[in-house]
Amino acid sequence: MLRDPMTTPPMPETPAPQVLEPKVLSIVLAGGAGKRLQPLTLKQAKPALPFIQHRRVIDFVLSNLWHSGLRQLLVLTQYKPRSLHQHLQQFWQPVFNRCGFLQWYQAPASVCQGTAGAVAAQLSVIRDQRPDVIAVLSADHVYKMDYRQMLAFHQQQQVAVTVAAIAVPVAQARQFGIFTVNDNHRICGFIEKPQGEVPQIPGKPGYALASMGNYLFNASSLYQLLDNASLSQPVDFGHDLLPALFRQQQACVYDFSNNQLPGEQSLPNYWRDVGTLAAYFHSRLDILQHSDWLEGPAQRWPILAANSSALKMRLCPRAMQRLTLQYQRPLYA
Ligand SMILES: Nc1ncnc2c1ncn2[C@@H]1O[C@H](COP(=O)(O)OP(=O)(O)O[C@H]2O[C@H](CO)[C@@H](O)[C@H](O)[C@H]2O)[C@@H](O)[C@H]1O
Repeated sequence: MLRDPMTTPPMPETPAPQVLEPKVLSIVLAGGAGKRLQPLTLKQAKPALPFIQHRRVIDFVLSNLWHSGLRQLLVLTQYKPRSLHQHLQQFWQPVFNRCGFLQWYQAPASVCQGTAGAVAAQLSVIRDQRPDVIAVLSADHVYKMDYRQMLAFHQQQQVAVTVAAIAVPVAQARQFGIFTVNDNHRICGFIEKPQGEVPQIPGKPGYALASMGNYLFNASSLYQLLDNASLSQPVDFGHDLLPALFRQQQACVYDFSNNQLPGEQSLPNYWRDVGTLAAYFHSRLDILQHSDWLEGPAQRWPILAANSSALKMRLCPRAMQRLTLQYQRPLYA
């Protein structure tokens, strides 16, 4: 018997299985004093330093967040933040506020909180957002990264925290937190800025596995960590909080070399912490030689830039030239 389509009630549709995206709140750490970058940081914070072609150092992490679709973020500032705030207000806030938000919080210059202490100070603002996952990212790194891939990995691993990591030459290892991991990517050892012997990557002699200082926390784990921390003195993620999680095998590493970006990348998986004068100038030279990596008609993961008139480069050009020449030798020589 034929049924009249006008009268027969439609079959209820089987609901499509829903993959619930976790709600991610990103926290960009932009408050450090940048002592190792003096004299460049005498007047302004490290993340506000001009880098290349109208870009400031902080534009890397913010572009990555934008392209990764993580558009709810807090920027924590402290040291000489005037030009940084101006840049955020003039360029980035209108961008993120289109479909998310960007807010910044300035800690008083007189307090010394450490990285985790700075996050703890904003805990009520963070909790108000009810995130599932909290991304804690440094503002002084030059790199491109799709954080969604790290997030997918973090969800799969079901750990309290996932830390992005990269292989660095052992000669550089002192500047970083160095991991040892088991076959399941779980962290089983960690030394923050080792002064003695450096654990090398099995099968990759001469290299150590370094923390990139980028963390994805389950929100509840981060709250617990911060609730248990004694905040009467400066508390750092690397020095103070993370080792406990590592000991409980509640942390894993995300290998940055697995991060794939769309389109052609002339510097694949490039990452530099530009926290020292040498690293800052070497990285500028690297990028100058691959300026198509930043932008260009074919670039599908460009590092976004404010127009030049909005950016007041406050560095003396002659000082820049002198320092560029001074640091013109390979970083990893
Ligand atoms: N009170 C504060 N408020 C807001 N922001 C603040 C802050 N104190 C510092 N910051 C910012 O947080 C970021 C990281 O801080 P640090 O420079 O202290 O860590 P460092 O780079 O030495 O080590 C870390 O990053 C390297 C990778 O670069 C890892 O290897 C290592 O394990 C890890 O501890 C920087 O962007 C800095 O400006």
